[in-house]
Formats: sequence, C-alpha cells, structure tokens
Amino acid sequence: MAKRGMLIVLSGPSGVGKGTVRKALFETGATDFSYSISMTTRKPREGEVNGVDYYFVSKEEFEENIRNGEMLEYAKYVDNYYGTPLKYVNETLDQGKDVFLEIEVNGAMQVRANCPDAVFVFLTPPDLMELKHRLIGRGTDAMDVINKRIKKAVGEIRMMRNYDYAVVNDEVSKAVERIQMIIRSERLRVTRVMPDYEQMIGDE
Ligand SMILES: Nc1ncnc2c1ncn2[C@@H]1O[C@H](COP(=O)(O)OP(=O)(O)OP(=O)(O)O)[C@@H](O)[C@H]1O
Ligand SMILES: Nc1nc2c(ncn2[C@@H]2O[C@H](COP(=O)(O)O)[C@@H](O)[C@H]2O)c(=O)[nH]1
Repeated sequence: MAKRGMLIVLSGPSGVGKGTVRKALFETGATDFSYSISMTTRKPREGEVNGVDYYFVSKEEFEENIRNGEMLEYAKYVDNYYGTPLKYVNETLDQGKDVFLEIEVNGAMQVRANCPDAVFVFLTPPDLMELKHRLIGRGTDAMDVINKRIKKAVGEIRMMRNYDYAVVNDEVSKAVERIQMIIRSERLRVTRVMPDYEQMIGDE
C-alpha cells in the first residue's frame, strides 16, 4: 500500500499573501503538492473561475454538504461559508500524494483535531498597516469588507500559537524558501519515514 501523503495547512489573515505565496511555491516545481480547491458561498471576484479558484455554491448546497458529512472542515468567515471537501483530500492522500490546504484559522483547528499528522504553517504580515495596504492594493473588496477582514486579522494572529511554524511574508521569494525548508524538514520526521523502514526490516 502506498505511504499516505503529507497534508500541509497554510493559514494567515486575509490579504497576507497566502494565495500569492502558494502559487509561487507551486511554480518552483520543486514541490509536488495537490491543491485542494475549497467550496464557498462567497460570490466570485472578477477573474475567479469556478472549479479553479473555488467551487462557488449556494448556501443551501453548502449546508447540504455539511449535513452529508462531506466536509473535512468548514467555517463562517465574514458572512460566508468556506470549507474543504473531504473526498478529494482523502483520495489524494491515500494515493500517496501530498495535499495543500489554504484555509482560515477555525477550519485549520478542525483539521488539527482530525488529522494529527498534518503540518500547520501560519503566514504573517510584517505588520498590520502592510496587511491593510495589501488588501486595498488587491482591489477586490469594498472598504467595509476590508475593515471586517482587518478586524478579524488580530484574533487570527493570536491563533498563531496553535500552529507548528510561523513564516513572515515580507518578500514572496523569502516566504517560499521558508516554506520549502519546513517541507524538507517535515519529510524527515521519523513517523513519515518509518513505514519505508518497516517494509525493509519486515514483521519480526
Ligand atoms: N510579500 C508581499 N509583498 C507585497 N505584496 C504582496 C506580498 N505577498 C502578496 N502580496 C499582495 O497582497 C495582496 C493579497 O495577496 P493574496 O491575495 O495572495 O492574499 P491571501 O492571503 O491569499 O488573501 P485571502 O485570504 O483574502 O484570499 C495581493 O495584491 C498580492 O499581490
Ligand atoms: N476554513 C476555511 N477557510 C477557507 C477555505 N478556503 C478559503 N478560506 C479562507 O477564507 C478567507 C477568505 O477568503 P477569500 O477568498 O474570500 O479572500 C481566507 O482566510 C481564506 O484562506 C476553506 O476551505 N476553509
């Protein structure tokens, strides 16, 4: 049986650069993570594509998925549901492939409870002013939404203590290098390499 893949969870306040850093990380070609596309009831932003950026669904559809036990985790964030479909994550990990989740803190803590082997990385901004600049600069959200997201950021940063690693996103390339370092070191964990050795030494 294939060794189960590694699950990596990246969180951090909205606008810190999770998506930017994740895309840059994937573009290096040095990692082979499968990105788990989240489901949300948020309306698509300009340029966002259903099935690529998110699965955009109605509130009713999302709630049906919850009732049917089809979500690994979910949370309400600034008036909308966001969640990770369970089937894709399980099937991909079972095939021995690594999976990357980009999710907010409450959902991440649900994953923490259900997947003790997952690796939890918190991406932080250099400071809150810079976070606000990035949210405004992105130009995707109205000012009232930006203010709600900044307000949430303070509590989210407090939750950082529940993560395994903190990575400052001062420069995208540096943040990518730091995450690559984490991944390399996590691959050497005894609990991850032990199945190979168990095969080598047999049952006795
Ligand atoms: N290191 C950086 N320095 C300057 N700007 C950055 C940096 N990283 C990301 N940005 C910019 O900040 C904005 C927000 O980035 P991004 O959309 O990746 O954030 P996010 O954390 O994924 O947000 P959300 O959680 O809302 O999806 C973008 O305009 C992006 O280009
Ligand atoms: N708990 C989850 N949070 C998620 C998921 N997918 C995205 N997110 C987080 O929601 C906020 C807002 O996202 P935005 O696209 O509206 O800016 C952000 O922190 C995302 O990381 C998910 O599946 N579960």
